[in-house]
Amino acid sequence: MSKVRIYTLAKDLGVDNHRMLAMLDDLGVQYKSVSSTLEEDVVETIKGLVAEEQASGSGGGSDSAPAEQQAQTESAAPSTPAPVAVAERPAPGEAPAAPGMPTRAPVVTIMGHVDHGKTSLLDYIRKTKVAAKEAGGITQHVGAFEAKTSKGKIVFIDTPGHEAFTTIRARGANVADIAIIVVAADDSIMPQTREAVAHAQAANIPLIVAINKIDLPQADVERVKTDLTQVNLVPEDYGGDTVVVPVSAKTGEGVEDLLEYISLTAELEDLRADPKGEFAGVIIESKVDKQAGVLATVMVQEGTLHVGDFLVVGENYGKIKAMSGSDGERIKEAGPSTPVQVLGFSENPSSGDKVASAKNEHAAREVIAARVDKRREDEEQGKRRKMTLEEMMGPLGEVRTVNLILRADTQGSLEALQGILARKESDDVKLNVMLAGIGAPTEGDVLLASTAEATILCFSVTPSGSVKKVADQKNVDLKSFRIIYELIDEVDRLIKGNVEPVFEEKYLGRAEVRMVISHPRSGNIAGSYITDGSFKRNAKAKVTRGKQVVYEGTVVGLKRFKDDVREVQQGYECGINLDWNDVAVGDIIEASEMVEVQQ
Ligand SMILES: Nc1nc2c(ncn2[C@@H]2O[C@H](COP(=O)(O)OP(=O)(O)OP(=O)(O)O)[C@@H](O)[C@H]2O)c(=O)[nH]1
Repeated sequence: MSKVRIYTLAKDLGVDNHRMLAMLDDLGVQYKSVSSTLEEDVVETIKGLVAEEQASGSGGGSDSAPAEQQAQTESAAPSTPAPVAVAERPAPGEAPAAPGMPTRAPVVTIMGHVDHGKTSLLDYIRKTKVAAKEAGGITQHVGAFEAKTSKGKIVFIDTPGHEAFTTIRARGANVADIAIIVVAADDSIMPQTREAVAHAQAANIPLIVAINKIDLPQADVERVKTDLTQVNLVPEDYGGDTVVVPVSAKTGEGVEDLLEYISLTAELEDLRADPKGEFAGVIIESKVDKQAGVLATVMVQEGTLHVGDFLVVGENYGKIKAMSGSDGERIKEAGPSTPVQVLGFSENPSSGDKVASAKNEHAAREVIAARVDKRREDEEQGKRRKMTLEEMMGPLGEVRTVNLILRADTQGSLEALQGILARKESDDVKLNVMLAGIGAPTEGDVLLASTAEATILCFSVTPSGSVKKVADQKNVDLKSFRIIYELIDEVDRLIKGNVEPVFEEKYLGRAEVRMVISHPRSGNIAGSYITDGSFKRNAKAKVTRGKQVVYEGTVVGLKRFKDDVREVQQGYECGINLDWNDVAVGDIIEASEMVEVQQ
């Protein structure tokens, strides 16, 4: 008998996957995930245990989540009273699921390198898994669609790519539960594959790798699996815990397996939401239709949405005049994990905006008034308040993580940088390189940095003007370096506590102007005698005439006889060239420099 996968055994025995994993834990069997394989003797032991349980009539039977999920999502949402107030709830996944709450369908996003087949895969699933529309229904792009599989409903976000995904996250909403990373079997890991993996990891959601285009003669699935280890994704058959599914978006091969793995992952994630709870949702996308007005796609995350409900988004509200499912059919209500197109907003909301509901117009206006007050108060406080040390450094005694995104011109420089950074970690500070990519930083990097409070450090690559602008708008630190040690100094500063370096002025020396020499190119040079300390080129200079300071500037040049020098000590004569032409005999020049204060 060959080895058996855990979920296959669970299915054959009619046992829930969670229950199966608990049994394996009790037996002390090691496994990576529900798709790990089991030895024959373990399979026999489990079969014996299940038979005993069934004979004694104790639990362990199937309480199949997908069936429950199907029931919950396919039947019309339960009739609930209209939501009574607005409360900003944590997004699903942020709060622990209450036991007994119904399961909900997973929301999946597809990311990967350009042309690796994200859109084709979505198209294939849409074509084969979206139930035929009723007469009159119009299929249209609304930003998400529901696929019906033998394991229950799966919701796909229809706009592929990590930028779309992180744009939503950057607004504080988590909408996807699982990420599919598409890698073309003929191309393997590419720059945007790395980015996509970094984005999924930053969101802390499980990812499944779909190796696409396996129908091509040049497809090399094994090479992709080996290359995945470069991004720290070790496939299960290489001893890791990354689920990898070979597929073809062209022939459909493997797509059924992919859907099955999505359902399995969802089951293990134990995704739950209360259709009777307070409504919470997120805007997936919105557009203005010339005739209908604003059409917004809302993903219901908690509670149930009804036609006639008042919705509040940011500082705007609207009343739902009509609602349709992702297949274009008119619906009256929608429960958790349902994407719905809503007509009734007066302003165009943005992707990622959180949506709440209110029982009537008056309540909606009150909520908005409270939000406006809160925003003003925050703005005021932001102006007044200075960060405490604890806010900058994190609670004392805890390991602090410094999130970094590295961008460099070559793989060699990236590796050199990572090597140096690895040696900088200490017991108190962990350096987390979320993404190390070749080439200039992208807007996607800035979004990722803004959601993860990361600093983007560039070595020998220059960000474009538009990327710099987005970084400014989002308050993301984006710094470029040409000298590796300057970049390392910046990392040292971040390790010390994310504080900007503090400089203080240090006195260097004093000189007396004894003659003024006119120079054809440099202008008037102060022939001086250093009475105290020393003078350095590029030092700050303060010129005093009598009791009055007549000029403050820089020592742009220093000469001893005809030679340019860097420094002149006390007791010597020299020519001091200032960035000022009006120096006079008798003036006293004081030199100083800015030095970084060690904090
Ligand atoms: N042979 C083969 N071709 C595929 C497969 N999947 C996608 N393609 C082709 O690969 C090309 C790119 O596919 P897309 O689906 O547009 O790729 P994408 O990742 O969505 O690309 P962007 O949207 O540009 O990022 C198209 O010409 C597809 O027809 C596949 O499984 N097999």
